[in-house]
Amino acid sequence: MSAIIMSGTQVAQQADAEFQQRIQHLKQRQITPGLAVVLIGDDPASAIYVRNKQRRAQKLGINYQLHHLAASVTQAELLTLIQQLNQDPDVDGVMVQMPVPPQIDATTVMNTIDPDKDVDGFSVVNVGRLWSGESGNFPGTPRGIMRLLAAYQIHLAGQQAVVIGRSNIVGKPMASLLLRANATVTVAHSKTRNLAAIARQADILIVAIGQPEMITAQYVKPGATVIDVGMNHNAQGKLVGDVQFADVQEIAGFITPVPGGVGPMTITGLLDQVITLAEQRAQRDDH
Ligand SMILES: Nc1nc(=O)c2c([nH]1)NC[C@@H]1CN(c3ccc(C(=O)N[C@@H](CCC(=O)O)C(=O)O)cc3)C=[N+]21
Repeated sequence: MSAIIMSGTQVAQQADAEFQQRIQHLKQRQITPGLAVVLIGDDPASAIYVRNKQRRAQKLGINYQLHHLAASVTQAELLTLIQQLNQDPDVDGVMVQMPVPPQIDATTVMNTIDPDKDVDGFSVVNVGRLWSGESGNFPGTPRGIMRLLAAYQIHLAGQQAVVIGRSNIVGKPMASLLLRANATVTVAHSKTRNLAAIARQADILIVAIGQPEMITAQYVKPGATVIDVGMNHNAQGKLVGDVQFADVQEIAGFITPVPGGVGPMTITGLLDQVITLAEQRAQRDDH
């Protein structure tokens, strides 16, 4: 038996059709969703992600601004730009592409973005909102994964979910959203003992560890849903995930490919968040 492949590419396309309608409604009310992306330096991976975001955003008619700064930019210059974007009424969402160069303190940057424009949901205010069950801006990757799970009608309430990885941008917010959906959530990481045995308990296994093809069939319960957040280049320069796809797809019930799985859904999560912020602006304009 082999797994059903969860196509992020396809689900992202369906989401874009929904987004188009929401944007059309906004434009009837003279509002265009605005997204400002700040890219620092010339990291080639960041350039690819930013280009993908730009292509999708512009196709939907989102007002997309790219602020490409030199790798030598000072923290003060960056904070000044963020404050300008915070004040700009046409900008609904602001994000600074990670990673940032060493002279920049990422935490200060994330907490300088107005929490209600922080589309990435990386600021402490939005992290607090996420874990306390309030509404707010939440990170694109876990949001996109929740949409992908819903599209394939993966049942979450009462199910065992295991998240491998505890980063602030994927593992922790993923655990929180799964918990909010009433899953029973375990967060495992590089120091976890008996990782394979814990992973094998998962009905839903989310892998975000940054280790190329580490997760083999022995980590997976037959029939489980396996979500691969990894993006690594192997020795041959090929893009691979954290999951050994060929092996695991023999045993899993559902599995995401890399590329074409979580990557496009990350952008979907981000665009959904920007459009939601523009809808909130439209509501404020009504009052
Ligand atoms: N402030 C901030 N917010 C982010 O959301 C953020 C970030 N920084 N830094 C880096 C990560 C990574 N990320 C991806 C976006 C798109 C793809 C994507 O489009 N992937 C495609 C193609 C990948 C390729 O061809 O290399 C796919 O998986 O099919 C992947 C990864 C956003 N991130």
